[in-house]
Amino acid sequence: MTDKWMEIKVCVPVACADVLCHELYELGSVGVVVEERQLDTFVPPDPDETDSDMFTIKAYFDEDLPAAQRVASVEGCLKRLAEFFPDLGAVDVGVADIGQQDWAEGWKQHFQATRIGARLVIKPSWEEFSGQDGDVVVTLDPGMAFGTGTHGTTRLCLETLAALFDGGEAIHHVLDVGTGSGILAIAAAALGAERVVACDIDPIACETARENCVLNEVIDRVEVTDRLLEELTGTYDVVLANILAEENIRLAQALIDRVRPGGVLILSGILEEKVSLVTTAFSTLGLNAPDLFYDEEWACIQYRLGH
Ligand SMILES: C[S@@+](CC[C@H](N)C(=O)[O-])C[C@H]1O[C@@H](n2cnc3c(N)ncnc32)[C@H](O)[C@@H]1O
Repeated sequence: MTDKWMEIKVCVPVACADVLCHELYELGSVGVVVEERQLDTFVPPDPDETDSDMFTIKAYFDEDLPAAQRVASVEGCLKRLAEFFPDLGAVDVGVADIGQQDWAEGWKQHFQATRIGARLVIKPSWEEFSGQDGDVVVTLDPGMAFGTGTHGTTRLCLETLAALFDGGEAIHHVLDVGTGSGILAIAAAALGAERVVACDIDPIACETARENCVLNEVIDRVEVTDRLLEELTGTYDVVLANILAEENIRLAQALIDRVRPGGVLILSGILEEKVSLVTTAFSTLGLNAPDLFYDEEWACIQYRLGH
């Protein structure tokens, strides 16, 4: 198997995406990825991107053709397609060499031990870490699931959660909606929660979260479940939901119902531009005056429920 790949990247109108994918396979591509922004919403929008009717297509080639020749073959293909799709226009063909290592494991380079607040440290399972006395170290192997602490949405939740614990808040029971790798649930247990329920609609995430709970020796206090939020009962001192703005809105009442009187609701996964959408929806359900925290383009909304 080759350890070098050539990535060809083009941005084309939605209408011709399928045909182009087919053509790229015909040209010998071993894998084609279509990036549809609406489906990949934990990636912030590119400020230069004005047309949401465009898809980015990445095709991978494993043969040793010189880059100029590969680009020319794709340009030829686009030219032929332009006869059928007048909207295609002039398309830039990007090319990059990527190693096998980059493709499968590249993200690991960005995941290093990270300190959150005064005590909490998140570290990858493959890294040694010698902390200070009193450190609460969470060890993670996210596998295919989302959640290393390097993404702004996760970092905001961890910071908000750690600040509550560090501020002396009585946190016994925590609910983590959309647990991914289990990072927030495990952090809550490691910081002192007695019982945590972590749910996710993705079975792979549930499996990964369970493995990470075992790794961190908190599996006796964290219940990982694929049950829907709407099926859960009881109330919690803190409810965390790092899901998208739209999903937070859709689940607003169910989220509020799981917070005990006087408890805290932490919503994340919200692009800055969608904050008012979320706060408006929650205000119709009686929640107002949230604390807002930002990390680059991401926002985290914290509500304190009334007694
Ligand atoms: C951005 S990840 C968050 C992972 C982790 N909690 C973190 O903060 O890094 C969102 C997760 O929510 C899950 N999810 C999305 N909608 C959900 C829903 N309605 N109920 C439960 N899980 C959901 C996804 O499968 C995904 O694992």
